Amino acid sequence: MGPVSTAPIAFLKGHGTENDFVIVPDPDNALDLPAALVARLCDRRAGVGGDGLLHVVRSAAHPEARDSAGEAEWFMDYRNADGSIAEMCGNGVRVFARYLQHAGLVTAGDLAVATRGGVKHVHLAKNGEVTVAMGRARLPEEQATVSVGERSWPARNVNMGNPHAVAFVEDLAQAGDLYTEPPYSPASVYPDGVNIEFVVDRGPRHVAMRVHERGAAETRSCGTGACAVAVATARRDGADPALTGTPVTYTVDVLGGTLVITEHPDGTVEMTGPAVIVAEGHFDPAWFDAAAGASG
Ligand SMILES: N[C@@H](CCC[C@H](N)C(=O)O)C(=O)O
Repeated sequence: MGPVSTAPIAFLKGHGTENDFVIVPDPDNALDLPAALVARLCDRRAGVGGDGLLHVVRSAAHPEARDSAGEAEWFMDYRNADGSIAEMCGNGVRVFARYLQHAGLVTAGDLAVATRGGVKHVHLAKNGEVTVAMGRARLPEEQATVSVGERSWPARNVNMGNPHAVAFVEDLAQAGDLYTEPPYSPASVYPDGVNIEFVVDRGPRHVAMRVHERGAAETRSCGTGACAVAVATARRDGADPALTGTPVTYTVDVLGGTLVITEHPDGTVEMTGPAVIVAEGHFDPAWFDAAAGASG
């Protein structure tokens, strides 16, 4: 075992509609967080546990965010539970903003957060809800087919900064146990992997979804996934706001709660939902050093 860290490293635990995260504040980007260490920290039995990790870094201190430092003081360096890097996390960015507020680094109101998917403008409302301007969805032409067992469905390709395949099913149970990633083809549609959403109707402008997240398996919510689902459902319903000139709002039920998604006529998408800090503490220095040593 290497030398024990001198200063204990802080972490928090938070969630947004039960999409849960290990939060690691590291303003100066001093920590080395290789994929294997992130996977250890997100491990639900041997680590703290989470669907992903929010590495909180000042934009000026991170090579991927330096250019955004004038617009957004903080960078969400998002990692999936398996340690892989993702462009964006919709629930994560709400929880990230809640952390900044909890730590006294921002007050309720408006702030900007840099992400690999661009700068996101966030509103921390007094009622505890958080709204994020998620930017425009892209709808690439290439489509894929998603399968579970013997059943296959066409999947709408929606990019919210990260890739999504949205399949409309009759019953969410058709998604199966989602322990493993449902196969999709052709694989060339998603060269970097994909998040897969299964969707059913619940009522007018109201749907429910389950998701298999790239780099994490089934999670109880996915914010970018809920946005992709709202956009795909609007196209299916013939309610494209760019054509009608009217914003369209969908309520999207996830296993861990509800998200409200609005697409505007200019194509921008807004997401509103909760963000909660659950706990805070420090990693045991010896445990952290051993985990870091085993991952190095
Ligand atoms: N849970 C997230 C999405 C996290 C990233 C995703 N697994 C990916 O690899 O793209 C959300 O709330 O958007």
